[in-house]
Amino acid sequence: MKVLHLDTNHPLLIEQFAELGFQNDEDYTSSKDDIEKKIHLYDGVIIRSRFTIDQQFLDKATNLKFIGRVGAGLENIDTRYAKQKDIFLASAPEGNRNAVGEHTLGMLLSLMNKMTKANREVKKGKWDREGNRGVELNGKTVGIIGYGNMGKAFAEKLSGFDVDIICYDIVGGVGDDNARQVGIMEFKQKSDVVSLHVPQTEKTIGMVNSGFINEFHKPFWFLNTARGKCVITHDLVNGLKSEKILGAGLDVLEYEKKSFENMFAQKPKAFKYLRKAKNVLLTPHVAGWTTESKEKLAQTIVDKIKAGFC
Ligand SMILES: NC(=O)c1ccc[n+]([C@@H]2O[C@H](COP(=O)([O-])OP(=O)(O)OC[C@H]3O[C@@H](n4cnc5c(N)ncnc54)[C@H](O)[C@@H]3O)[C@@H](O)[C@H]2O)c1
Ligand SMILES: O=C(O)[C@H](O)COP(=O)(O)O
Repeated sequence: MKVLHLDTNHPLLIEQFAELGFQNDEDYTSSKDDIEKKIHLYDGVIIRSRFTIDQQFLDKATNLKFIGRVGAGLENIDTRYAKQKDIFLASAPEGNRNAVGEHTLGMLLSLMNKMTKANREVKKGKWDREGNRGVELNGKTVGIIGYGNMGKAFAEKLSGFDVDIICYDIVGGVGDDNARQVGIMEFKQKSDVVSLHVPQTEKTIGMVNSGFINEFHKPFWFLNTARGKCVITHDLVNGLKSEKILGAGLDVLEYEKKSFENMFAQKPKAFKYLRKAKNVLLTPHVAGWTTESKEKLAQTIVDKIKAGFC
């Protein structure tokens, strides 16, 4: 049995696959075309979010029996077509849910307490206590959109705070002891904080737009650790300018990696605003990217493939 690794992961993944009797091949640089030329030789493929597994790829993967997605999001995989072809698919939200929960909470507390702004000022020699007066999370209503693995992980981290947690999800009956599921009207009426945890789908692309933002009854703090394309950056910036959005913590952006570098170089207006705004906190898609999650993600994939496939 041969498995092709298309992204680097914790070494335990390759070690444990070898112990299971797999031949491990690694290819982190070839083009998609070149990978497609040789994928018929493999029984399994291991990817992260970089590589796209679409219909064309799956048609060429004539011997493929499993896909290991070392991460949570399945946006880069045609899951329906893989299922049709009876290919076993393992993903690993269990591996990075805690990291995402902690990162999201960290961003929120940091924004509410103006920590990055204050840090920048103090290091420049400015001592401004009044300009850095914070706002407490205590007593606020935190709204979570998409109450799956990541949304629940964030709610768990919040459970020690005296906050009301509500969630909105397209699927009914997802509420639990930590968060009460509400309809979108109540969600927009009550939320002081809005945290996005939906996958990127046809329905969620651009879901955070001007109409959506303006329908909230109160100004709110906004967090996105889901996918950048779920937010229209230009509309988010308008929300920040009008102070409908009090601050934004963004781990994901509409443009990432190569296109992010282009955007950075060209400095389009909306992104320029995000870079300068003192109430905007940006991280480079690392919410689920911790030392611990690297290991847990790899272990989860080995365990699932062992249980479901070997
Ligand atoms: N920044 C990071 O490092 C990082 C890490 C892990 C996951 N993610 C992102 O988070 C996403 C969610 O991960 P998850 O494991 O929680 O997924 P999940 O499938 O467990 O949960 C997603 C939830 O969103 C709901 N949903 C889908 N469409 C919706 C819509 N239009 N409106 C409201 N709710 C909707 C689903 O019903 C589900 O309950 C991933 O797809 C990925 O994009 C990012
Ligand atoms: O979906 C995920 O698990 C995260 O977005 C991380 O994905 P990546 O590390 O594969 O880019």
